[in-house]
Amino acid sequence: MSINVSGVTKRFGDFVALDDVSVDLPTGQLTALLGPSGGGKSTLLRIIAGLESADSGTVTIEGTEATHLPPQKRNVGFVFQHYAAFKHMSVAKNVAFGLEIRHRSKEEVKKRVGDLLDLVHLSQFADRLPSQLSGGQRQRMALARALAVEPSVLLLDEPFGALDAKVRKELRDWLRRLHDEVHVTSVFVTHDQEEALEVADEIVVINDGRIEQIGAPDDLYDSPASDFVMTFLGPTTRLGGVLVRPHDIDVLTHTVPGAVAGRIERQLRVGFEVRLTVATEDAQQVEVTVTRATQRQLDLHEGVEVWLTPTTGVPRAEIAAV
Ligand SMILES: Nc1ncnc2c1ncn2[C@@H]1O[C@H](COP(=O)(O)OP(=O)(O)OP(=O)(O)O)[C@@H](O)[C@H]1O
Repeated sequence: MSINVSGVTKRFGDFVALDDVSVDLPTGQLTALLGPSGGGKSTLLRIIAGLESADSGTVTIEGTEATHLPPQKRNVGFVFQHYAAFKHMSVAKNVAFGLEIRHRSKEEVKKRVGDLLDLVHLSQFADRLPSQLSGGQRQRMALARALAVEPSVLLLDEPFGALDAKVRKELRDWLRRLHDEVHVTSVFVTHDQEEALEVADEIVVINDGRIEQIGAPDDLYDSPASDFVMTFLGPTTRLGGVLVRPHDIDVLTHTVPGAVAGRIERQLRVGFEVRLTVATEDAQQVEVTVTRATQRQLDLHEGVEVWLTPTTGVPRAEIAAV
């Protein structure tokens, strides 16, 4: 195990930010810490980094007991949402910084910086100042700088959080590819479930200072351990007594045993899908997502009577009676 966190508790005054958290992160893996705002993701990352100390519990990095080691002795690289670059230094100098303060030879620094700038596709910007880069390019520079000193662990706190949706998406793909190339054990914090599902090998879902579930993206999506995980990983809707995903509902134009009858109240086309709001006989509004092909085939539109059943074998959670 590259990173082992065992029984970590962290309080800020009376507030418990992390409550007896234990997690093992294998070497070479890209792990997402995912959860809602205030759940404790950054606190856990900062404890792994040594930027915050735990009240109890231990952190081991690559077999070394690191609980009381300062950040600079942990051999970790960081990338934050707002990257503090040296403004007066070129991109190449920024990347070289960590190597130069470690007194590496000029040739070694030159070669390594060249390789890293190639890796993050910034070679043509080596002589620019950070202010002359776009937000996405600046985060790539931050990654190159963090990787320069060959950390055993790379920690990223919402690295793409400040960027617009399109650039975020590009950088996600890029981070995944970069990780496939360099295989450094990486942990990144995100509150964006799509980002976690798309990029991570494994996701740790954190809420209210506790781990809700740990698993591969598909496992979490297909077999959520709780209503919380199910709801957090994607939209859900209430159909009869169960919680299901809107695209996991079969829409029929005739009744079958167990189906819930309703009438389409509203339909909204969003790109390739059609979102239906169905008012059911038990006075619920059920959100259903169908493809345009299904909509056309069944001639679904406002006012049409339909019958709904959860698709066989899809994740669902029973809703407790109140
Ligand atoms: N230095 C601090 N002093 C007091 N409370 C803190 C401190 N740092 C964090 N907290 C509290 O601990 C809780 C967890 O914070 P943390 O930053 O870990 O959450 P998060 O899951 O990363 O959320 P976000 O996505 O909003 O960054 C929050 O309620 C926060 O207000």
